[in-house]
Amino acid sequence: MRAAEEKLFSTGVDSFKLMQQAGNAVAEFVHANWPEGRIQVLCGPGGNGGDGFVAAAALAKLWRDVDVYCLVPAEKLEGDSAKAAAEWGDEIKPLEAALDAPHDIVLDALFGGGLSRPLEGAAEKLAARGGRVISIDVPSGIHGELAKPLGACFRAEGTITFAALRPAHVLMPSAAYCGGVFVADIGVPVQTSLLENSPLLWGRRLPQPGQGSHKHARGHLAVVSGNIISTGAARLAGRAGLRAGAGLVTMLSPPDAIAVNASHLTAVMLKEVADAEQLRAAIESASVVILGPAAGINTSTRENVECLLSSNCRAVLDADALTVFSDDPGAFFKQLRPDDLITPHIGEFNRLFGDLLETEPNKVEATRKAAQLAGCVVLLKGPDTVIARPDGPAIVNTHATRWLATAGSGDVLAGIAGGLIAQGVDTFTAAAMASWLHGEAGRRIGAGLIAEDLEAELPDILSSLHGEHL
Ligand SMILES: NC(=O)C1=CN([C@@H]2O[C@H](COP(=O)(O)OP(=O)(O)OC[C@H]3O[C@@H](n4cnc5c(N)ncnc54)[C@H](OP(=O)(O)O)[C@@H]3O)[C@@H](O)[C@H]2O)[C@@H](O)CC1
Ligand SMILES: Nc1ncnc2c1ncn2[C@@H]1O[C@H](COP(=O)(O)OP(=O)(O)O)[C@@H](O)[C@H]1O
Ligand SMILES: [K+]
Repeated sequence: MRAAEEKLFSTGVDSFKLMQQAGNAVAEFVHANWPEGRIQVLCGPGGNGGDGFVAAAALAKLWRDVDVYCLVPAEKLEGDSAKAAAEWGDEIKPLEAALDAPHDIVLDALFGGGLSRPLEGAAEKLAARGGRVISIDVPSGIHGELAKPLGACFRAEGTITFAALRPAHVLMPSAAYCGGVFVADIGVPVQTSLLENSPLLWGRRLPQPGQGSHKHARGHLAVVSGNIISTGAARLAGRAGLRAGAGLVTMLSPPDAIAVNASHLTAVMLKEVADAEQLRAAIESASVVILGPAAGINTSTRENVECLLSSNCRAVLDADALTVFSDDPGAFFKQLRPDDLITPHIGEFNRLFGDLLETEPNKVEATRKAAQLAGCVVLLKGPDTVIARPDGPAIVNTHATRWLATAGSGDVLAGIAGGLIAQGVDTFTAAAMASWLHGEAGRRIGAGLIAEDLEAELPDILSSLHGEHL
């Protein structure tokens, strides 16, 4: 957002006008969603405070009961913020006075994108006070780019930001402090490459069979099974792939696990595959292959991945298929193609990409960089799942639940993604669809969730999405 603003200012756009638009949008947001109560507006020394003064003036015009406090004396304010304080034109009390003053709602306009150090003094005490807070841009105390609090931090019921979402609004831990986030258009022509996952992004592209369709027209997904004692993960993925709509799913099983798989599979077909050579022949009729869940960290998994990446099938690689390349990620990256998907959790991510999560400012940037390095779509799992394409666009999925933190849940996610890719959905979109569907399934189940439960939620979820978009 900063870059877009700077570009705009250099072409002569009036920055005070932008602040007025921002402050007025804040007043509308507050009045519409918190229509009653006495409002304490806490202003900082910079642009965030400026938005606060404009909002206070606009709220007063709406007959709202408003008290304004500022971290610095009004005469110390400069530039647009000084003009905004003049627009308020009424009493500005010192920030400390807010601590004991009667109020119902707090409008937090202390710091936004310019926070440079932890809150201290009255600001720190106000952050710790709690209560009903609405924040402008980000809750004060959150570092916008690092997407985390620097120390004490306001916890908002709602946050209004401008032009586009930023990582702090969707990544953990900062997202948990933002409450509901509203993005106001203030005329800054932002071409954002960060989106929050929602069916609004892809609902109309969710695949469904036409009236005259048949199973072969709905895509063929293959899943590679682990050995005799590690077959469950691949079955979770395979069944989820069928639920997601793939017309055919074939389990490719090592000889020692054939009997186990055969005794557990019904609609999913089964084929014996002893080595990479046989894998090549077995995946000829498939359009996408899932490889990695409980595959084993051994040379045979590595050979299978290399075989898959030299075939015409798209690859969804998870778990062991990633870990087998820990000693030489570069060799792996050379083989990956833009339409392949890798789905690491943080541990697997670190094994492939080293300290990117520490060196990049936040998880979105780290995942973007990873996608660029790997040359494929990367889905980094967690409470906030980030999906990035090698050319930059990123989607963050916050639609999930902590009950998904259970063994095998990631295998189901890979299965849903594979099932969607098999039906012709592009990999990046399929990854976004899959993480939302997976999150929704988890939310519907909640406490007591085990990975086996997830796929059974999909028919209802998919039906309601199709119903909405028919
Ligand atoms: N640009 C535009 O036109 C638009 C911008 N918009 C709005 O402007 C906001 C960005 O404004 P901004 O850049 O002035 O930063 P902001 O967060 O207000 O504060 C920086 C000031 O705080 C100070 N400071 C920092 N940390 C501190 C601490 N812990 N304790 C004490 N002081 C501390 C810091 O001092 P310094 O670090 O320099 O010592 C500096 O003086 C943005 O979030 C949005 O709300 C909208 O109106 C849309 C149009
Ligand atoms: N606290 C959490 N909140 C929301 N989703 C979570 C949380 N913890 C894990 N998940 C999700 O659960 C899945 C776990 O996947 P993974 O770690 O690969 O498990 P497994 O390897 O056992 O299948 C991922 O999709 C992840 O995003
Ligand atoms: K703020």
